[in-house]
Amino acid sequence: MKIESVDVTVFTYPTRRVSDSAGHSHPGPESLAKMAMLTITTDEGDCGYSFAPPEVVRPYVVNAFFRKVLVGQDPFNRERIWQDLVHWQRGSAHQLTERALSFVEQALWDLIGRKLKMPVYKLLGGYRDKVPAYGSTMCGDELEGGLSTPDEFGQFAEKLVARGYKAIKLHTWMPPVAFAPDPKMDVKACAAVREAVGPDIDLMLDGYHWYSRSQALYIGKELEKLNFAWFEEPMEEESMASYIWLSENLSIDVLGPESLGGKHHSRADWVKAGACDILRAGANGVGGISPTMKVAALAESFGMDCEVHGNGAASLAVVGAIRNCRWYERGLLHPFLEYDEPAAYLNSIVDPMDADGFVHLPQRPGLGEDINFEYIEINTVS
Ligand SMILES: O=C(O)[C@H](O)[C@@H](O)[C@@H](O)C(=O)NO
Ligand SMILES: [Mg+2]
Repeated sequence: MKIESVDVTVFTYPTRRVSDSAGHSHPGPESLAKMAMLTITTDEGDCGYSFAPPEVVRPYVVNAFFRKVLVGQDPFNRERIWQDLVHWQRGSAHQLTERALSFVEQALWDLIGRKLKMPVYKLLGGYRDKVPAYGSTMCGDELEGGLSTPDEFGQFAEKLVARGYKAIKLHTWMPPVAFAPDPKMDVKACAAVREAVGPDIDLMLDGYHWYSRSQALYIGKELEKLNFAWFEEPMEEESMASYIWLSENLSIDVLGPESLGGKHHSRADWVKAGACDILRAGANGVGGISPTMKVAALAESFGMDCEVHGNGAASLAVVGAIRNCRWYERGLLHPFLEYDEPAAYLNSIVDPMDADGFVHLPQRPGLGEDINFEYIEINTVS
């Protein structure tokens, strides 16, 4: 079997998620957005799919890298294809991004799973068929009744617990919010949530990513008093020395790196240097499902957890495949948005959660996305 083509279909769909000037998503008026569906097809007619922002898998990336490396290859030679693409990254002038690499690798995994009529999480290891989820909030905002005050975070947290979540992660306020960044406001939101949900719900903070060491230390010490489970990305992750210092000065678990490049290589350095207590990796951030599994194995070798970054089919497949990840990150959530409502191009969401806070792994072959191909065809724009 050989890969015959790699194609991208761009289509429109309605959304009520808007991005702010820092790239963080918030609720907003309904608008028409564009999504790309990446399709890998073999000479036997098998297909694998993934969804990506159109600019990430734009024609230049598909022609200069994806087609050049994949066409003519056996799709089961996934690791060899991935390694070949990684070698192209160095000379790509940063045009072949980790996210682009991730999306084509996810489509390969989807193709393999569909061919074998197996869910990808079982091909990866099949550790469990359901995983506990934490509710991961959107970043704070200035929307009345949204996430604009500590009390509104507390009220939303109560609703999340009533929905079944046994853990909640706050993303607090960041610029362009007028008063952000504000360590004291972050702590007030965390205190309001702890007050609202009581002592038995795990709580985590993922706040402004560029605090100073002293600001991060202040917040971390306050989180210890509130018995938070982990403290995430409070400083620039390019400064591993800052995280070594913070981890040495806090008892709360420091988790990372999330947004740092370097795949499993940089994460090995963080472990060796003692820069974190819990490792982090997500398919989109480290170039795919396979490198995320490599980070999870690295963490396990050092007796550490690897908390997988982000929601979606690829993250869920990894969380279902491994033991050393406590939670599936379900989000991002907001009082004004209904997370359980599928996007127009999907018939159902990939991560339904029961009343006890468990997400059940999809049993459909491949990554498990329930794709509405008819909707995509009708709304295709290129
Ligand atoms: O920083 C962001 O863009 C968001 O916070 C996003 O990465 C979110 O998924 C996150 O940080 N999760 O941990
Ligand atoms: Mg994060």
